[in-house]
Amino acid sequence: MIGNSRLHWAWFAGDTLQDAWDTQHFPAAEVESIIQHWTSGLLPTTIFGEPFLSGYSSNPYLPLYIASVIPEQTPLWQTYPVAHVITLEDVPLLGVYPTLGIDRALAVLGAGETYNYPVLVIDAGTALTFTGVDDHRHLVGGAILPGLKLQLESLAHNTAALPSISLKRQLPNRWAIDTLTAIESGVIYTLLAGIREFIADWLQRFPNSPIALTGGDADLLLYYLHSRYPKFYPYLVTDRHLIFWGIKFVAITKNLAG
Ligand SMILES: Nc1ncnc2c1ncn2[C@@H]1O[C@H](COP(=O)(O)OP(=O)(O)OP(=O)(O)O)[C@@H](O)[C@H]1O
Ligand SMILES: CC(C)(CO)[C@@H](O)C(=O)NCCC(=O)O
Ligand SMILES: [K+]
Repeated sequence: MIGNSRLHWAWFAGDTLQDAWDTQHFPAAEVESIIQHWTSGLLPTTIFGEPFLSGYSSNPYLPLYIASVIPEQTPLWQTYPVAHVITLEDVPLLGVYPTLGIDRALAVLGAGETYNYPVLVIDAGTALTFTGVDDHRHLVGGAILPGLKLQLESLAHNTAALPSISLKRQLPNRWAIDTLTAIESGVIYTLLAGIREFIADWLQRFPNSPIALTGGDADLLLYYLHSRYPKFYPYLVTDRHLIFWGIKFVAITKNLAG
């Protein structure tokens, strides 16, 4: 999965997930040399310190399924001889609109297939997105806002006095009396209140629907939500692999591997 801040990798043997990890984006020349390694059987087991298809050196022609929200990055990886690019047309959801992000479509498909439909996905990545699908796999709709890190960074980058901060696993005092806590409080409590509204509205339409959290900030967000809104506890799950479950479903049902 080519995401906006990094690449998300999963290695499957058959339909069993073996390993999942993230890397940075690679410059074009680097991608070219990675693909050269794959196709010549000389697989590196680490790239920039990350495990990278380790243990798979005996099979350089492992099929590669690509989903991307960065159009310019996709062709770099398509030079691999067994690359399959997954697009919105491959995703068996009804009522999607043409510019819907493939990550959102795959995550909600993966969530529905894993936890049942209807389902709401909250992806706490670079952007934070809500994506809901009903029990006919029909897109209900969703919303997009800046993710946690992006909110904090944009404050720091566009002001003179505000520092860049990272969030802790502890809820701040709402009525802060120092700058760091004031930023934490503003971002966290506003975000949580917004998320609560979306969840409450969703559960009103679809009582008992599972709500699946994914993306880089999913664990932190789940922790905050559990602390603030214990009544949502029975509905919430975190699953870092929703997009991979979606890709697996598409690959198997469409038999893209040929
Ligand atoms: N090691 C890490 N590197 C980068 N971001 C991280 C890391 N660990 C947690 N995060 C958090 O993950 C978020 C980014 O999430 P993610 O990696 O899912 O984004 P992404 O690559 O843009 O994916 P998507 O396109 O699905 O949003 C950031 O807000 C950041 O706070
Ligand atoms: C919203 C993001 C950036 C989240 O990764 C991605 O899904 C995307 O680029 N979506 C396109 C716009 C849309 O989903 O309506
Ligand atoms: K843009």
